Amino acid sequence: MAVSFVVVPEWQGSGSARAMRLVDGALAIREDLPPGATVTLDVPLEAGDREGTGIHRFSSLRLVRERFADAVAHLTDPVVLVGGDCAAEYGAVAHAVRRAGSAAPTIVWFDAHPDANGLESSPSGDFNGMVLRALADDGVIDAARIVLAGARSLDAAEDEWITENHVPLVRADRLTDPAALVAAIAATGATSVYLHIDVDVLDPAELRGIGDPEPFGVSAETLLAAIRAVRARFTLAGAGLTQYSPADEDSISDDAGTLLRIIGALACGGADTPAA
Ligand SMILES: NC(=[NH2+])NCCC[C@H](N)C(=O)O
Repeated sequence: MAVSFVVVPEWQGSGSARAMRLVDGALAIREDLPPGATVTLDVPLEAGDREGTGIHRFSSLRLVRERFADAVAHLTDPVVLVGGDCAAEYGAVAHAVRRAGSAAPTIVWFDAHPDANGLESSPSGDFNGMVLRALADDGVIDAARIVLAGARSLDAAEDEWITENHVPLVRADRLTDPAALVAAIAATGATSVYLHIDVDVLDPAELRGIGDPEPFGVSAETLLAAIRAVRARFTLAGAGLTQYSPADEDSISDDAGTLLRIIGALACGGADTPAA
């Protein structure tokens, strides 16, 4: 099955000191994508303001969401978002859900963080720590169709929300057994998946350009095997690769192979590919 890549060099969802590097990260990944299947969104560079929402830089996030919806409206293949920050997933997941119609996909969130803070509980006010919760609270997705994979940095309110909503969490050490993840997804009753990959699901030793590194993450091999196992079993509704934040050109060349393999695992093969 073919996919369309949409590059969204957004940083405004992140309050990290290295947030602007997310723009460089998205543009670096774009270098390896097929130009004919890739669209790059025009993202404002300025921070923007809260527009009374309490969310930092919300005006820019809103603008990107609107532009994203316009850019993907005519696309028929599943969209692979290349971020930018995790906040860009709001538009990408919304599009995948709309495209899937009545067969709602399960959202598989490969990320060191669950991004499940509400506005009141967010320690940062940055939307990249709220995006998954916002999708559920806004009714775009059902919390019963979320599986967290590799999360290991949870705020207290996120922990509560996960428990209250019975959101399954497959921890990093369990991801070495892809069958455990496949079983957790199958238990949600879905036949298709949206795969969100924040590069910080990886162990910091695996990639140089991780902006919010968290120890005890998964190896690249484990992540690739998990993605392939999920792709082999479920149809791809859409995917996102986010938060790549390279410090310099050297780290981009060191990281390129790993990123390309992740892109390949997301985009190629899978349950939806007819056997040759
Ligand atoms: N996708 C990320 N890098 N998220 C970081 C989130 C950090 C923290 N939990 C917050 O809500 O602000």
